[in-house]
Amino acid sequence: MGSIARESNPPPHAICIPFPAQGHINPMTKLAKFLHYKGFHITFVHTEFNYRRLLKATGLESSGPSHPSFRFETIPDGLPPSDADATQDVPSLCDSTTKNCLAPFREVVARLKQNSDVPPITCIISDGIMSFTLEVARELGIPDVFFWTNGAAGVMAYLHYRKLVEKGYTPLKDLSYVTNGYLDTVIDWIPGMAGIRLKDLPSFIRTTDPNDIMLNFAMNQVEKVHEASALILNTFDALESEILKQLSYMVPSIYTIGPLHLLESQIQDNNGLKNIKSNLWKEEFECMKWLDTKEPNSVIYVNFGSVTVMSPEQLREFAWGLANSKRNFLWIIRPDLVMGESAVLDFEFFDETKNRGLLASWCPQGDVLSHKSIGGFLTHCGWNSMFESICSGVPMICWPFFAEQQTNCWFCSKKLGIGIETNSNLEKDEVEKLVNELIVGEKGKKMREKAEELKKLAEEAITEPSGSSYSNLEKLINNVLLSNYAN
Ligand SMILES: O=c1ccn([C@@H]2O[C@H](COP(=O)(O)OP(=O)(O)O[C@H]3O[C@H](CO)[C@@H](O)[C@H](O)[C@H]3O)[C@@H](O)[C@H]2O)c(=O)[nH]1
Repeated sequence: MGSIARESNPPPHAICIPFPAQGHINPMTKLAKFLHYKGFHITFVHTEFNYRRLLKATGLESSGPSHPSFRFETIPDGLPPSDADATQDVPSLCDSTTKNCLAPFREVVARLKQNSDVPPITCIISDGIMSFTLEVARELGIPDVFFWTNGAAGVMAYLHYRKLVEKGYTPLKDLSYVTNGYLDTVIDWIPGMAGIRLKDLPSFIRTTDPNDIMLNFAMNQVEKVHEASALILNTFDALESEILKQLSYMVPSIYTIGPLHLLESQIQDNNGLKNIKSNLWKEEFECMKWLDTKEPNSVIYVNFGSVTVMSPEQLREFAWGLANSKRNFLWIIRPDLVMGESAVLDFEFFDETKNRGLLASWCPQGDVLSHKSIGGFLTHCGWNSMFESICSGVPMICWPFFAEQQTNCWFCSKKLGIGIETNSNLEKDEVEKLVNELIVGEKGKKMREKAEELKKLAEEAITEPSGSSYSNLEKLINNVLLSNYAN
């Protein structure tokens, strides 16, 4: 795999701007690194809050990551200043980025235009929920490509939010509708998603407030995709073929380019990007050595991503479910995972699980999931986690928290058959049963075989030159990102 040959200098210049949260920054960074590898000059725009955390997590506080053709810029997120080392409140962030980020983004672009040290800007790659960038792209007369960091199922579901409102499914009449069986209603008119129930749709429909920030934010942002030059998804054709086919009737210019994390690993070492990282917490690598000591497929990996929070009671149910399962487990407990207090577990729990349980606060998840000792993943169903698991051939216990994680859970359990659906109030006996079913049960074995097949398809998708994602990336670069380059 090599750089696209260019006849002229200077190189094309892409501005990449993710939504300021871990699950968005990760895939955008991987894409940016790949484009850099292909010869692009990259300006990567973080919020000030996240950039500070990134430098702290990577130990680069004093120097910053430096690469002459992969540079960082920062903008304020519009929220009150904070030194917290924690995920920001999602509704506040969505509201604030929409209202406050256009002006500072425009200033960054104006500065870049005046800087003779950087090449002229060729294109913008913006998170799909940072659609204010469209205005700047129009002013510059360049393409603005949206990267939605959900799977196709999630995007398809959001694209039907307005219809759900118009048909009166949401807002709910009152909160009893969350528990009275109403959410079991099957919605039979979302293309490619036969059998989906209201409870499988992104969780923001579970509101009684017509002005709910997240309901309106999701509904309004997703429709902006029709104004973008193209839509990028971190998935691959064979995984979501039915939904992607239907999606292509609604959004004509879609480029499926995943799995980006596998593509990133193909980039040769010598392009000097080793300091360009995306983790907002410090990774703890010790767990890899611990995994080396465990039998193949014997460990359940438990991680709830970067946004999920739970009550101390829920934490204890998971803890005792894992302890009572008698299986090996690696459990990542983020410092801000538990609501209102730091995580507290009983002495008896540690006593019961010593030698077979390891706790850490953040790990190199890609490496963990591809370790041969991992037999299953108890996940909150964030798209990155789920996709990384699929691509590593690891079956899942699905405990969705919010957003389109409910849809991902449905897709994984009902469509792919490699996940076990659970309810939100999981108790310890159920956790124990599910862990055993997944790690040593017949069901787990069958799901692992299916997941292995998907892993192979994922690898094929990024194989040069004919893999679907690989060739889509080439097309994306040539037909869209460079469409303004020669002018
Ligand atoms: O110890 C850890 C935990 C997580 N990760 C990485 O962090 C990312 C987490 O992303 P994801 O699994 O998608 O979860 P969230 O952080 O919850 O992601 C948000 O963004 C996703 C992409 O839009 C959505 O699918 C989710 O619903 C939304 O909550 C993944 O790349 C993980 O590999 C690590 O590297 N180490």
